[in-house]
Amino acid sequence: MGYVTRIVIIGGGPGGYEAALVAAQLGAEVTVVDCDGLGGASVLTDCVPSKTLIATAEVMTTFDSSYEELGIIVADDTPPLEQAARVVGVDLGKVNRRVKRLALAQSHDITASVTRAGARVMRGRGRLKGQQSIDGSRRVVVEAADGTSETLTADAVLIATGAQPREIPDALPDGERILNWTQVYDLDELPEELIVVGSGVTGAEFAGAYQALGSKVTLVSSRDRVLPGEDPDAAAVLEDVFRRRGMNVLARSRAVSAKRVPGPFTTEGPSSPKAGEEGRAGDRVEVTLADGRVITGSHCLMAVGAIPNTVDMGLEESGVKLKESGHIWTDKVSRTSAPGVYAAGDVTGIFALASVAAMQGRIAMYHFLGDAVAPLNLKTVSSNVFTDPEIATVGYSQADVDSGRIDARAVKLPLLRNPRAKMLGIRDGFVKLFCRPGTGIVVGGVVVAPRASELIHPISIAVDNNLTVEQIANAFTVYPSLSGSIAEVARQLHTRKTNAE
Ligand SMILES: Cc1cc2nc3c(=O)[nH]c(=O)nc-3n(C[C@H](O)[C@H](O)[C@H](O)COP(=O)(O)OP(=O)(O)OC[C@H]3O[C@@H](n4cnc5c(N)ncnc54)[C@H](O)[C@@H]3O)c2cc1C
Ligand SMILES: NC(=O)c1ccc[n+]([C@@H]2O[C@H](COP(=O)([O-])OP(=O)(O)OC[C@H]3O[C@@H](n4cnc5c(N)ncnc54)[C@H](O)[C@@H]3O)[C@@H](O)[C@H]2O)c1
Repeated sequence: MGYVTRIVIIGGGPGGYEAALVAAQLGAEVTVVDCDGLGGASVLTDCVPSKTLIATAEVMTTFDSSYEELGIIVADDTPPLEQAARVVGVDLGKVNRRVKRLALAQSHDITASVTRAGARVMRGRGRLKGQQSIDGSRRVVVEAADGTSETLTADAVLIATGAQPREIPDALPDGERILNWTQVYDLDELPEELIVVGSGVTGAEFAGAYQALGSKVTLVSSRDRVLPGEDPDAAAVLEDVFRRRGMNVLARSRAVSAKRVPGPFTTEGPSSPKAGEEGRAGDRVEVTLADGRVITGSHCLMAVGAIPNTVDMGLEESGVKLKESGHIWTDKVSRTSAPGVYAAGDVTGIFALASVAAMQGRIAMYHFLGDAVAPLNLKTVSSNVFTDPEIATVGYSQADVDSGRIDARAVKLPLLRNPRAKMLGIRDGFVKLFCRPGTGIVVGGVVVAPRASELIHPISIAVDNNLTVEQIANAFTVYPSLSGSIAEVARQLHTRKTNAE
């Protein structure tokens, strides 16, 4: 029997389990070590649970925002808004039980397929031990929850340990009123008044979702606008929608502390219980901003970013170089600075997406096991912010165009003009395409629309395959359809020689 290559993967999120599937398929002997369960944070606490919660929020928003215009009668004798509030309500306990059930089921499915592929799954905390041995192998120590440990020997190790919520020392989550995004699924009742700290993708998604579910939401944004990393036109649309729906969006407001305080909660101002009112310890939350303002609510969700899981993993002792941020340095084929050690996913800090983590993990295995491999290309990544409307992007961005990083023409077409959008009562959103001036090759795009995550795919195919605006314009679209706007923008770019907007 020939030699079988041994692979140990630490971390069973998309970076880890996708790598395991590929390596097992290529004939390696694979062990995946995870301390929480396969699927990782992506499946158990982050991506899957949040999108499942948002699925309920989406139904609520669709109903709330369009039932009247579309001629749906809720009841006869009360004003429309009151009708909506009464007819459409949410049982958060039930929603969260569904969320957890779905996440666990998906984790089991992934475990089953990884096991079926022939990989060994170990529950425990893994860490690298020492430098590469003389024969080129690496050692990984796995500690189980019961205190037992096992040392594995591998020809290559993949680190895919992900990240965890960043904490602010004076705003530590207590799991009841001050929460991080992994803890919200333990709530049985809808927060009456939720303060979301941080307006990155996580903060914006939860703020939008809880508002749709019925909470009164304040979004604390340390920057000028929500979603500072996204297309500015898209962020402006979303911020406008948030405000119109009654969200209190506080720009340039950095939170310095969040504390539970006694007493009934008020929406603004000093927080001590009023005379005659009974205060109960910890039934309100006070968030203090850097400029001294204090906002109060019933709950607070901290969404101030994530830190990589690189501590106590024997990385530096094993020659794995870390960046200043604590993330693992990797090259475009997922190699770290230590021979025989690869890294994938959020632990590398490259692009915190499940799809990118999976791609980095697969690339690592293709590379080590000698299969054909294309280096990671971030210019074709598509991503989506699951708000209402959704914001989907692919390829080069407006910031790349504005900074001169790429020479591209852009056209933006509001969805308002789209016949299907009119029929559906959709007012907010647009399609934007970027193409090379001479050739018309599509290099990027943004879609702001309900289910933009589905609409971005043709643009993604165009970017990936160097298709031109003519090719997009000439492909049939269904009439009437939202994707008709993608063809329409392409037609405009075909004829226009200068930036239209
Ligand atoms: C709220 C939220 C929503 C998101 N939504 C989306 C989305 O819709 N789409 C999208 O593409 N991305 C989304 N993301 C990002 C996505 O979740 C991450 O990019 C993805 O989880 C990264 O996968 P990973 O494999 O690097 O690690 P993870 O999914 O973080 O998994 C790492 C695993 O390793 C385990 N681990 C850690 N240390 C050790 C150790 N020493 N030994 C053994 N096991 C260990 C962890 O417990 C975990 O199980 C979201 C993120 C957040 C926070
Ligand atoms: N739909 C998706 O694909 C999805 C969803 C959620 C997260 N993610 C990924 O996860 C990564 C992390 O996103 P994130 O939103 O969790 O983190 P982030 O770091 O992108 O955003 C955190 C925000 O909080 C702000 N902030 C920090 N401290 C603050 C304070 N004290 N007061 C007020 N604001 C403060 C920061 O300025 C920043 O804008 C992103 O790269 C994103 O791609 C993806």
